[in-house]
Amino acid sequence: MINNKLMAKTRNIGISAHIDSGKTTLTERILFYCDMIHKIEDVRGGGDGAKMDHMELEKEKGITITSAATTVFWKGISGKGTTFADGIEKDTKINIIDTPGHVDFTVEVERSLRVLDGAILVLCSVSGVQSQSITVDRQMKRYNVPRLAFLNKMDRMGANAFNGRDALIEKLNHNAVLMQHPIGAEDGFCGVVDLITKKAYYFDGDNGENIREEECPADLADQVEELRGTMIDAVAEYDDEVMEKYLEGNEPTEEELHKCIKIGVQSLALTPVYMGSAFKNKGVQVLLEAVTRYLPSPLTCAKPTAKTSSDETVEISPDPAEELLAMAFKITDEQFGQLTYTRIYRGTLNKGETVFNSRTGKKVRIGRMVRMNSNDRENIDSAHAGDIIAIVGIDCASGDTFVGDSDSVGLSLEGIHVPIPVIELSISCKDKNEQAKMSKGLAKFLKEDPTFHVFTDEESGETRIAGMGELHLEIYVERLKREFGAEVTVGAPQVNYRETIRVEAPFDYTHKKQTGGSGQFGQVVGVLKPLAADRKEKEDQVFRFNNEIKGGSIPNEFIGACEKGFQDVMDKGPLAAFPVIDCEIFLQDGKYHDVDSSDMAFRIASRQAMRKAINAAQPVLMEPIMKVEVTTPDEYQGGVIGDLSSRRGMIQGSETDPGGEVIINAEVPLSEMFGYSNDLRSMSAGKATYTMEFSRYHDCPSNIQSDVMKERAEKLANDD
Ligand SMILES: Nc1nc2c(ncn2[C@@H]2O[C@H](COP(=O)(O)OP(=O)(O)OP(=O)(O)O)[C@@H](O)[C@H]2O)c(=O)[nH]1
Repeated sequence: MINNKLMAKTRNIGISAHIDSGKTTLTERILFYCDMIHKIEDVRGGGDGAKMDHMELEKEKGITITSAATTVFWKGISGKGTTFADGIEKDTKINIIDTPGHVDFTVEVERSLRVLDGAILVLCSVSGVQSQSITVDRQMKRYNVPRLAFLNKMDRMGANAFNGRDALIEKLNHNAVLMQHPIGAEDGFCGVVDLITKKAYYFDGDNGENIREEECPADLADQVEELRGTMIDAVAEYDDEVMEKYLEGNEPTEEELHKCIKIGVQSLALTPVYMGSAFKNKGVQVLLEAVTRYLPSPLTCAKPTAKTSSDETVEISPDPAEELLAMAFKITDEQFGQLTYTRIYRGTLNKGETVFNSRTGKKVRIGRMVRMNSNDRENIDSAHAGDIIAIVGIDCASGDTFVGDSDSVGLSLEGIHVPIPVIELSISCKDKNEQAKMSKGLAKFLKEDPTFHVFTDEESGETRIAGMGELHLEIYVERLKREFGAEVTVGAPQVNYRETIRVEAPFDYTHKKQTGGSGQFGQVVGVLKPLAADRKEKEDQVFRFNNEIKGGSIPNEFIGACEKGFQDVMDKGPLAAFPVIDCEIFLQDGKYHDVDSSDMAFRIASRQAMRKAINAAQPVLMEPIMKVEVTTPDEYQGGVIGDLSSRRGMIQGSETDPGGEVIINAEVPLSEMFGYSNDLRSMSAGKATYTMEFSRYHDCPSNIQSDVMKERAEKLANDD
């Protein structure tokens, strides 16, 4: 019972947004108002820098690269207890994950959304919905995360809460409803009127810590009344009783409105919109009240699911008394060993206990557990369902599931959606000593980040790293130098092309060998087809195998070997040895031999059949196409568009935001985007910025295809 009460007072939230919208600043303010820090520092300021950006590199680049979990306790707006009539819980425990905004680190966002029950979508009230807002919104939808919107930077020139709300409606299709009316605008923005209570809130003191509650300013009364009507119209419908009453002419009470909003938010049908200026310390505490009121607790959030080893889906109820089920969602390395951020979904985790890693089956002893406050940590003895904590000094990979009982090994909390890497480069060191340092670093990064890949090129023997973009890899190369002292040399970044087929091709291949001893025999017959669009359910679905063998013409025991054989060839396509994607095999017939058939024989037969079939199925080379959004002052618009076009870019549209900046959207092949940050900087006197993310693979123009094939052939010849 006690635990249930604790759980009802827990909120696991993420703060997601487009780059530079002010997530870190907002998180800092939340820490401050919850007494977790005693001084506010500007994110870009000197001194120690903002607390949430704990890595040196983040401070330097002014962006958040890794997300940090932080626990805060919110005492309510008065700081003493409840201010509102319906009694906000006094100390709500809010676990916050500060998520990174740069698209190259999008897996960090995905991971945090996986373990969160609610989120604050931060938008800049000048720029509104930007490209990354769309991405994080899509991610939130994928994980069914209910959200509140916060229009930050209300103090900036051109800030407009109504435009912000409209952008949420038009661009993100949200049922976005303003919950506040701004008081003053831009420089003069000084507070908000709460549309439920019609009270005005001002944020006094050096850091906005003294909240002054007053009557609504008389000159705003009409607008507030009108906006309040719109709000009630929109929210009343979430509760039948309230709606009925309202239709009969009775205005809902405050309590009833809260109830309706809560239902709307938690059913993902409603996005209440708040506003403020994190930087100028306005509006943050009121947002926290909304978090505690409307976002779900681990008890009321959508039930998480797990997969059993036989691929069945089971629902998890967050009972602290049941067997432990927890997921490691982020790993970092510290001086004293690995720090594993963990969400507990069920059961209770106690210090000194032994649990099991469900993926490896290995025992894991929990020596030390901590609650994180950015970089400070508090030792704790136990944590229960619904909580987010960090375990010190255990060995596991990000995404691993922990279970309490060895019988449950194999159970897995659904994995994280991992986007495919689109860029790679070679990396080398001058001697063995450096090599050892580099390997240590790379092994660490691999554990931390599923979008980071390391592999050895079979032909050249060189080490290559692959990831989500130039900046992504640049950061790791820099970290190798700084954190591991490895002096590495990197090659030019290269595009990760893909190969696919355009038409069907039948196959019929017999592998037969009869040289002394036992022979080898296997025949496979069927057809290779391009994977139909409607079957590419998942973005990473690249190969499907359909066993249509009837009457045992290939015995069941060999089918697995056949599948492996077909799949082997997918790693290297016939054109330029890039992975093949979007193929489907239908294995329809074959022959076997009682004595000479073996797994090996069928695997070889399938490999050969696949090679021939791909060649006959019009293979083509595909290149990654990136979604690019450039924000630039008007005067550079022509230059930027001309340059994007010369990079084979397709301009999809441009618009001017209320701040007077032009936002250009385009799709550009990744191969044309290398070095773009420097080029854009010099083109716009450093004033334009851009974001880029993977959109899709598309056929290369034939001249590019021949260039890539020629390059590959030359490389192979050189390696020989
Ligand atoms: N005028 C104004 N500036 C703000 C406000 N909030 C943040 N900023 C500024 O906007 C810039 C970006 O703020 P951050 O908090 O680093 O933004 P972020 O979203 O965490 O950035 P990334 O982690 O890089 O995505 C900084 O220079 C902040 O000082 C605000 O309310 N008003």
